[in-house]
Amino acid sequence: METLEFQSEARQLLQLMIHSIYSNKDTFLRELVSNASDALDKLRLESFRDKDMDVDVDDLHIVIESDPAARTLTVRDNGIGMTREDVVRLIGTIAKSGTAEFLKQLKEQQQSSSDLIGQFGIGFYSSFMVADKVTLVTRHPHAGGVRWESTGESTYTIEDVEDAPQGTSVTLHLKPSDDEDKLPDYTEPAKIREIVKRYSDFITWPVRLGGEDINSRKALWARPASEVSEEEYAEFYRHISHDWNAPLETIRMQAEGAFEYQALLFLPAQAPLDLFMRDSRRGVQLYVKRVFIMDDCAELMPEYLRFVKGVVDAADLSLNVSREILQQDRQIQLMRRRLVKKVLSSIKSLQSSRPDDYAKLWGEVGAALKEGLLSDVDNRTAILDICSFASTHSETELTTLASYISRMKEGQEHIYYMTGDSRTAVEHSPHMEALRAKGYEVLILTDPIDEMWVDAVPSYEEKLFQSVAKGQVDLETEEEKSAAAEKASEFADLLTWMGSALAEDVKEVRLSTRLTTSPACVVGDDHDITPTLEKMYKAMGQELPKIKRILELNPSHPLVEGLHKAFAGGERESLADTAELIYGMALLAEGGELADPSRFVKLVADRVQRTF
Ligand SMILES: Nc1ncnc2c1ncn2[C@@H]1O[C@H](COP(=O)(O)OP(=O)(O)OP(=O)(O)O)[C@@H](O)[C@H]1O
Repeated sequence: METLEFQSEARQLLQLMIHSIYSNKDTFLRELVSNASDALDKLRLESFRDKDMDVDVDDLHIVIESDPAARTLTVRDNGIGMTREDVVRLIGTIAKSGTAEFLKQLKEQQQSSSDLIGQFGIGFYSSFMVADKVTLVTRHPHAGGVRWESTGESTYTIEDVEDAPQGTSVTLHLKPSDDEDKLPDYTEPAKIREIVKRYSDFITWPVRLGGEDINSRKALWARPASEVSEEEYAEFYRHISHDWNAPLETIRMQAEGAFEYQALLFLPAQAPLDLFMRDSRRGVQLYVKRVFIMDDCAELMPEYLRFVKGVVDAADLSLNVSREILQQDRQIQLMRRRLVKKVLSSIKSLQSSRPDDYAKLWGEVGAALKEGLLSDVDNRTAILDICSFASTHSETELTTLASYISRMKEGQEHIYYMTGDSRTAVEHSPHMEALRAKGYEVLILTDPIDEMWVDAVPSYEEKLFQSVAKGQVDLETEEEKSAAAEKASEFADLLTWMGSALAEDVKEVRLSTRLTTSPACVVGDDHDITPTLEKMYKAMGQELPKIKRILELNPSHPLVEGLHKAFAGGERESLADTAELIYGMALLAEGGELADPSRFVKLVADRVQRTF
C-alpha cells in the first residue's frame, strides 16, 4: 500500500468540501451518478471502437447500496473504470483549467463561495461534504484492480487489489446525520430515491436501488415539450454543463425528413469559467438515437458559440461516426447552420421579450459572441443585430446598433466608434473632442476582440463604421472647409519642418479638425492598425514593423499658436524639443505609451525648471 499526497489545489478544494458552506449537500449523489453515467458511456463507446475488448456491455447500469448499520452508501457502476495511473491523475490532482483562478476568486469573496463552487463543479470531491472517509475500488478493462481511500485530509492511500469487478464503486462512510447542519440520513432508501428522481431521472442508464430501477431514463429531448418541466430541463442542463445554476434559456429544435434530428440547447446565466481559456470546454454533445457519442462536438457548434450547451440527437448517423466523418458530412454542415441560426434568433427574441435576461447574457458571453463577426461571415448581420455596445449616449446602458442608428443626427453617414483599453481612456481621448462638440454619439469599444472585428466589418444597415481615431473627420460646411484650407497654408512651413523633425515617429504632421481643447493628437490612416492592436500582437510574440501614425495639431490652441509664432521668428533648436514634447503629450492623452519615458520626463523637467 502506498500513501500519496494530494496536489495542493486538490487539497484546498477538499478542505472546502469538508468544511462545506454549500447548503445543498444532496448534490454529491448527483455528481457520483453523473460520473458513473459518463463511465458507462465511455465503456460502450470503447467497445464499439475496440472489437477485441473483452468486456460485457449487455447490462450496463448503476447500483446504489446503503447500509444503515455501517452508515455507508455505495455508488457502483460497471463502466470504463480507471487504471492506477488514472486514479492518481484524476482523483489526486485537479488538472481542470481555471482551478487557480477559481481558488483566487474564492479567497477574494468568501461571501458568495457557494455560487462559485457551483460554477466550478467539484465533482467527486463533493463526497467529502457528507462523508468522513471515501473508498473507491475500480478496474479498467486493460488493467488490474485498484483501491483508493482517503479521509480528505492531505493524503490518500492506494493499493492494487486482486478481485475488483469491472467498473468503479465509490463507498462513502457517512458523517452522522444532523438536522442542524442540514445533513439528512443518506442511507434511507426514500431519501436516495428522491434525490435520484430529482437530479438524475433522465440518465440513460438504469439506476438501481434494492433491485429496482428508480430513474425513468427518458431522454428529455425526445419527450413532447409540453411534458417537460423547467426543473427537469434545469437538472439536465446541470448534468451536461457542470454548471450548478439554472440555464437562462432553453432552446428546442426538431427536424423531420431525410435527415432527422432533435436538439436541446441551453444558454447559460453565467459564463463558464473557462470561456476564454482555449483548452477545456464542453459544448454540445452528439447522440445517435439516444446513445451518447461525443462531448464538445465542434462540428455542431462554432467556437464563438462555445457557451451554448446541450445535446443534438441525430437519427441517421452510424454509432461509429468519427470526427473525420462528421467534418465531411454535408448533412452535418446543414444541421450546424440551422443550429447556429436558431441560437442567434433565440438570442434576438430574448432581446425583445426579456431585455434584462438578454443584457445579463450579453454581459457574460458578449465578448465571445463578437468573435463570430470575424469567423462567421454568413451570419454577420444576425450577430450585429444582437450585439450591444457602450456608447457616449449613456454612462451605464449599452446600446444596440439599431438604436444608435435611430439616434443618428440628420446628415450623419457613419457609425462612429473608438477602441481603447477602457471607457475612461476612450472618453478622455482627444480624438473625441470634435465629435463631442458637434454632438455625435460614439460607440466605446473596449474588448480586445473589438480591435479585430472593426477592421473586418465595413457597415451595418448601409452605415459605414468609422473610427474617430482614424482618417480625417468630415467637415460639414463650405466655410469650415475654406477656413481650414487657409489655416493649412498659414501653417504649411511649420508642418513640413515638424514632419521632418519627428520623421522617426510620425509619417505626417497636419492640422486637425477634430480637436477643440487639446493641442494635439495622433491618428491613424484608415487602414493602419491601432496602438492597442499593435500591443496585442506584440503580447502574442509577433514582431511588427514600426507603425508611424499622423500627428494632428490644433491651430487654435495657445501652445500651437505660440509654436507657430516662435517658428516664424526663426527659432529652431529649442523647437525640436517642443515638437517632441507635443508628440509625447498626444500619445499620453490617448492612453498610449512613450517609446522613451525617461527622455520625455527630462524634457518636461527642463521646461518646468525654466518657469521658476
Ligand atoms: N465512476 C467513475 N468511473 C470512471 N472514471 C471516473 C469515475 N468517477 C470519476 N472518474 C474520473 O475522474 C475524473 C474526475 O472526476 P470529477 O467528478 O472530480 O470531475 P469531472 O466529472 O471530470 O468534472 P466535474 O468536476 O465538473 O464533475 C472524471 O473526469 C473521470 O475521468
